[in-house]
Amino acid sequence: MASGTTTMSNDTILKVEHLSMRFGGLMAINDLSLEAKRGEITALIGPNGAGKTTVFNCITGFYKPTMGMITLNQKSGKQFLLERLADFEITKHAKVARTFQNIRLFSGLTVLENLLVAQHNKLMKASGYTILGLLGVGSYKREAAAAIEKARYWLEKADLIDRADDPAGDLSYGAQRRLEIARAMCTEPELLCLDEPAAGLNPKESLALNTLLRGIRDEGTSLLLIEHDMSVVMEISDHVVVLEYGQKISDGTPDHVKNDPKVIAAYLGVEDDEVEEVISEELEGGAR
Ligand SMILES: Nc1ncnc2c1ncn2[C@@H]1O[C@H](COP(=O)(O)OP(=O)(O)OP(=O)(O)O)[C@@H](O)[C@H]1O
Repeated sequence: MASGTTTMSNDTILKVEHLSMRFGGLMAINDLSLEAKRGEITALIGPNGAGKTTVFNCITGFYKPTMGMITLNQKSGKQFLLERLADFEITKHAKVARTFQNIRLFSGLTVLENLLVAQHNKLMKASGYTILGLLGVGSYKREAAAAIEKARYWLEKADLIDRADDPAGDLSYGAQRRLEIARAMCTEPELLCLDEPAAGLNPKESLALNTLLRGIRDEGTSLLLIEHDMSVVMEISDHVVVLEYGQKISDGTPDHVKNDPKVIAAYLGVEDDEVEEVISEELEGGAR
C-alpha cells in the first residue's frame, strides 16, 4: 500500500476525501468527500458551475487540488494517491482513462487505426524499441495481433465493426462518441471517467450510448460520469452524487436523489423550504 493511503473495502474503487480546490478568491470545491463503488456507474451531477468538471480534473490529474486526498483502489488491492501523480501516470499506472466534452479522435485515421494508436505504448514495448522488433521478430507480432483483436472486440461492443475501415471523421457524432469510449477501453482501465458523454446526441444515439456504458460496467469496469442529461443519469447510474457550490448536497440511488428536496431546490434555484410551494405553483400553472 502506498504511504498515506486509507483503509478501504475492496468494493470501493475511488475515495475522495476532504477535497478542496481554490482558484484565486473562489473556492470551487469545498471539503468534498465521496466514494465510487467498483463495478458501478457513478454520476456526478449538479447545476452549472457546481464544480463537477473541477472534481473530474482533480481526479484525472489536470488540476492539483489545494487540499484533500484521492485514492484509487485497484482490483488487486494496489492503491494510488492520484493527487500525487502526473496525469500520464494516472492513466498508465493507476489505470484511469477519461474522455473529454469535445471529441478528440484522429479524424483522418480509420476507426480501427484509432484503436490501435491507443495501444501504441504497449506495442512499442513489445518491439523492444528496435527495428528488428518492429519488423516482426519476437513478441511484437503476437502483441500486434492481440491489439487488433482487442480493437475488434470493442468495435463490436460499440456497434462500429462495420465501419472499421472508414475514416473516423466520416462517422456520425454519436458514433464518434462511442469510438472515443471504445478507444479508452482499449487501454484496459479500471475506472473510466466520461465528461458529458450524452451531450449533443439524438435520442437514438443516446440509447446506443446507454447500451455501451452498461455493457462496460457489466464487464467489470467502473464508470464515473458527469452528465447534464437527466434521462441518461436516471436510466443507467447505480449511484448519483449531487454537487452545489462545490459541496455535496445529496448522495444515493437515482430514486433517492431525484426525490431529495435539496436537489430539487438546487435545480430550481430556490431555498429548500420553498420547494413544495414552487412545485405546487408549477402544477397549478400546468393544469390551467
Ligand atoms: N481554471 C479555472 N480558473 C478559475 N475558475 C475556475 C476554473 N475552472 C473552474 N472555475 C470556476 O469554478 C467553479 C466551478 O466550475 P466547474 O467548471 O467545475 O463547474 P461545473 O459544475 O462543471 O459547471 P458546468 O456544468 O457549467 O460545466 C465555477 O465558478 C468556475 O467559474
